[in-house]
Amino acid sequence: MRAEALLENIRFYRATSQINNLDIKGISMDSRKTLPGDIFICMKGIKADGHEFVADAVAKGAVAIMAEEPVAAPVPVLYVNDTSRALAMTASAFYHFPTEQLRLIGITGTNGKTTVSYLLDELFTHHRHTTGVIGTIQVKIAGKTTPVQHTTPDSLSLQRYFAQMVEESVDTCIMEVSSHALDQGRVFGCDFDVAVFTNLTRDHLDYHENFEDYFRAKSLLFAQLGNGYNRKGLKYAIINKDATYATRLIQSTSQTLLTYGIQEKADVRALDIRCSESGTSYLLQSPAGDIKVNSPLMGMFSIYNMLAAASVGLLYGIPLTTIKKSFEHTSGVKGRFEPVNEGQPFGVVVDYAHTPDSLENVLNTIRQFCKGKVWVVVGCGGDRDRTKRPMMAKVAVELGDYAIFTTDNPRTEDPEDIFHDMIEDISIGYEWVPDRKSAIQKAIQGARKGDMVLIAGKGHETYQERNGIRTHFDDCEEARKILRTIKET
Ligand SMILES: CC(=O)N[C@H]1[C@@H](OP(=O)(O)OP(=O)(O)OC[C@H]2O[C@@H](n3ccc(=O)[nH]c3=O)[C@H](O)[C@@H]2O)O[C@H](CO)[C@@H](O)[C@@H]1O[C@H](C)C(=O)N[C@@H](C)C(=O)N[C@H](CCC(=O)O)C(=O)O
Ligand SMILES: Nc1ncnc2c1ncn2[C@@H]1O[C@H](COP(=O)(O)OP(=O)(O)OP(=O)(O)O)[C@@H](O)[C@H]1O
Ligand SMILES: N[C@H](CCC[C@H](N)C(=O)O)C(=O)O
Ligand SMILES: [Mg+2]
Repeated sequence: MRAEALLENIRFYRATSQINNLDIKGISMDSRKTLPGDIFICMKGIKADGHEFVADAVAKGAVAIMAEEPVAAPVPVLYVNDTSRALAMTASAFYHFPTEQLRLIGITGTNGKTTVSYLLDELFTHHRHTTGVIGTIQVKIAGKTTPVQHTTPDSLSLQRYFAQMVEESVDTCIMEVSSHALDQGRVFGCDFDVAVFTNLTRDHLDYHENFEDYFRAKSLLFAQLGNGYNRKGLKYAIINKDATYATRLIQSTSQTLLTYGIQEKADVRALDIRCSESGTSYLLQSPAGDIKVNSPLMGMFSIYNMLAAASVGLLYGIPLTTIKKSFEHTSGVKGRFEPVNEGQPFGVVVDYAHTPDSLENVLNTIRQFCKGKVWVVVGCGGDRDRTKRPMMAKVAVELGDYAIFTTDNPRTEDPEDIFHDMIEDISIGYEWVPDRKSAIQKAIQGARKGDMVLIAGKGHETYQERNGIRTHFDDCEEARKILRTIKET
């Protein structure tokens, strides 16, 4: 691609030499992966600074450099004020602005992003759309899946996925937008049509300076929507009115607004709520009319997720009857309140709760119908927010009858240190079984008729990560194996 075309949306830059006829074959943000003909864009990271790898990139064949700090290079250098944003815009141009050809729905918030994405995936599919999904579990393009490392990929990979979606005739892309991604400008080149805010509770205070900064990052998604509309039509902000910070977000949002909620008076609301061990039922009240929903999804938090998905569906004219049908026949999301059943006389549930709020929600849900004891197997991830560790442990001990603390993904931390952070505010009601398999075994072997075992924190994950090495580990698989051995003996 000619350099001018690539730089179409970056109006202000200073080039060290003439670039008009320069042919750029690709974009690289990592000198280790640079190919001949690439433009290398220097990104300032947390561990490293891309500006230090210019020589490496040139040695690999980079024909131009984009930087925000002075660098020495034998090829043209383009100086911009912010390489993250410039990378996002360049990547979008390189792939011919794919999000202009997609209906793009971005979901942000501490909890519920993945769940709402898959509810929307099912809903739009029922309504005969071809969908794409980008998020924590995988990237899914017209039914074909690709594994991922991040909830929201870097801007270069992201634009490539969008381009694949356009190629596969996807019309609706649903994506999770993490606060890291917003803060690092990974989604800057995206033309969102709808932004959804699920909630804001404790997480990621290792990365964000404080809660205010975490909120600021989340609110960028709404700032980026712009106000009014473009050629794709109206832009919408969908906000959970019951969530902390909802009022501030509503006040600072200039797009057309649709709110949902249960406690507060919202546009899309659930009334006459009933939660049982077989799911939830409620009256879905909306500007398009009211309809009764009986869903297999468990707990109040699932109703919030359905309200978010219903709100998006309604914006695009999906009939209430289709929304009802979709929620009533949902297959649920992998690792989210996923039952493991081998005919045992007690319940086993695997859930991705890895924040204090999600653990509290899931345990409150279990408490509502469990007639026996509630066993909780949980740990906290390493190299992540330490402030949530004692909070999660406290929730486990207070809402469970017996907590077995274990290893999650220790990453580069010592599991014993993580455990000590967890038990900071508690002294009884738990046991420490560092090996996750043994912890699951202990809970399952201890459970009696009518009890419930919650295995929390890892949900769909199929690995445990220690010091950069991932080994296979799957909570559902382990629980199933143990249940089968019990059955045979
Ligand atoms: C905190 C964070 O987000 N870090 C991300 C960030 O890493 P970094 O800033 O440390 O990058 P770096 O390693 O310092 O490198 C800086 C630049 O130099 C380049 N470089 C580096 C070395 C070299 O030899 N040559 C070279 O060119 C790198 O390619 C990069 O462009 O940029 C990297 C490249 O894109 C990411 O892989 C990395 O994600 C790390 C692995 C990560 O764990 N991120 C998590 C926390 C995250 O983003 N999570 C959110 C979801 C959380 C949630 O929803 O709960 C997510 O969206 O997944
Ligand atoms: N609306 C909600 N409110 C609070 N907790 C929720 C909600 N939805 C799901 N949860 C809980 O949070 C866990 C994670 O849900 P989900 O994966 O949908 O969230 P996420 O926002 O995508 O998380 P992540 O940031 O890790 O990608 C679930 O397993 C459940 O325990
Ligand atoms: N997206 C989250 C997932 C946490 C899941 C938990 N199992 C852990 O590893 O801490 C993060 O990267 O912080
Ligand atoms: Mg997610």
